[in-house]
Amino acid sequence: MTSSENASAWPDLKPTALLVLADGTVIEGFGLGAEGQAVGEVCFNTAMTGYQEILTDPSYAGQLITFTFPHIGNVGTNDEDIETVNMAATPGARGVILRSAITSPSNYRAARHLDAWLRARGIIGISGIDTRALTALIRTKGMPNAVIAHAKDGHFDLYGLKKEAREWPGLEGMDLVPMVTSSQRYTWDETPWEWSKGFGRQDRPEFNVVAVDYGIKRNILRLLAGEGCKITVVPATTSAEDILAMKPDGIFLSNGPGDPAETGKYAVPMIRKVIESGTPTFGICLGHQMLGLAVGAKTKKMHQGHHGANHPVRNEATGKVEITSMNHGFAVDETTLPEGAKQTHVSLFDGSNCGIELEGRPVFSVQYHPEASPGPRDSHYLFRRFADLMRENKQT
Ligand SMILES: NC(=O)CC[C@H](N)C(=O)O
Repeated sequence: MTSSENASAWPDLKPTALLVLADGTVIEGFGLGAEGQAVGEVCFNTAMTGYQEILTDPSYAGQLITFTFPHIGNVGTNDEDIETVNMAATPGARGVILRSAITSPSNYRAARHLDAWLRARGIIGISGIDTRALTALIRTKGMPNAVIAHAKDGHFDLYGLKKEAREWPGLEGMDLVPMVTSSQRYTWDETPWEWSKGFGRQDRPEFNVVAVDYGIKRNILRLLAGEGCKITVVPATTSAEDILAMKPDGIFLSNGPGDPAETGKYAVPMIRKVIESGTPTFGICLGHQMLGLAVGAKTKKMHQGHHGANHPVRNEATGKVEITSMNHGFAVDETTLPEGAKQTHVSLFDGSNCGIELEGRPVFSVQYHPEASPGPRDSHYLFRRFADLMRENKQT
């Protein structure tokens, strides 16, 4: 892929944005969203819907997303499809890379054009990119570090941009949780959205759950509330002693950005004590990876990662294939799972680990995002399973 190939499709238009890869490749395009520059790891996401949820998922901090689906922005944006809890302050993806310019939004829920919404959130975007070629490059070479620069006047410091892309240290070894975790405790009782009713409230909670916030998403909290939980969300560095002193019926370990081995330095000692206490525990994504580390397994960086809404995962207990939403660039190395940590789910794309359960303990986790998985709410059984474990544990 060369910049001339790309620019040749629009010979009369001056490029207003650049995508500069760490190997020095420069790809010209047209800026959208905020002006300025953003550095991060480029991953491709294959989801056909949900761009607003994806862009506001705190797990994407430190990443630039290229969507393989060409129609991004066509349903606009609204205030309901945001996943960060602190809507204004918490970063999600740093940048977005699109094939086509954003068309006028056409949807009854559209409140704002995606371009204006990106600008308001400080997200830098580039369109006019051959996203198929970029995806093919990621599939062969892995996820590159890169800078997206957007300047309306078309002036760029190419030397500086190449240097920044080359020198960015990369996600491996990076703890990004401090950027996204809540600094304070708060409670949550909003339940999932229902047709003609909107969001509800959990006013008769059966369980008290402590959710550790490594970059938690609203829809996870809603599904927990929908299963009868009153949730207290606590900052990522909260100690096991403080958590257990709250006498929770269950503990939830959230998704989040960055390298699990790095965040695990403070999270893993806490998770070990929580497991020892016998309290039912459920982890998603980063929470799953750190649970793996806590039982002695290792995590590894993936070549191209899994990012999309159509990832097939086999449930080892039933043999059924679940279609799941995923966004991860690290994985638990299944060959390092110790005895007593059973592999419950496996990716059908590459055989990587997608779920574990601890034998004899009410503890389980999954690599994918059940709250965002498509289809007839396939993966929501995991939230019910957590509720069942808490109910059983309360009775004994
Ligand atoms: N969605 C997540 O929680 C991502 C976990 C981790 N940051 C990864 O990229 O693998």
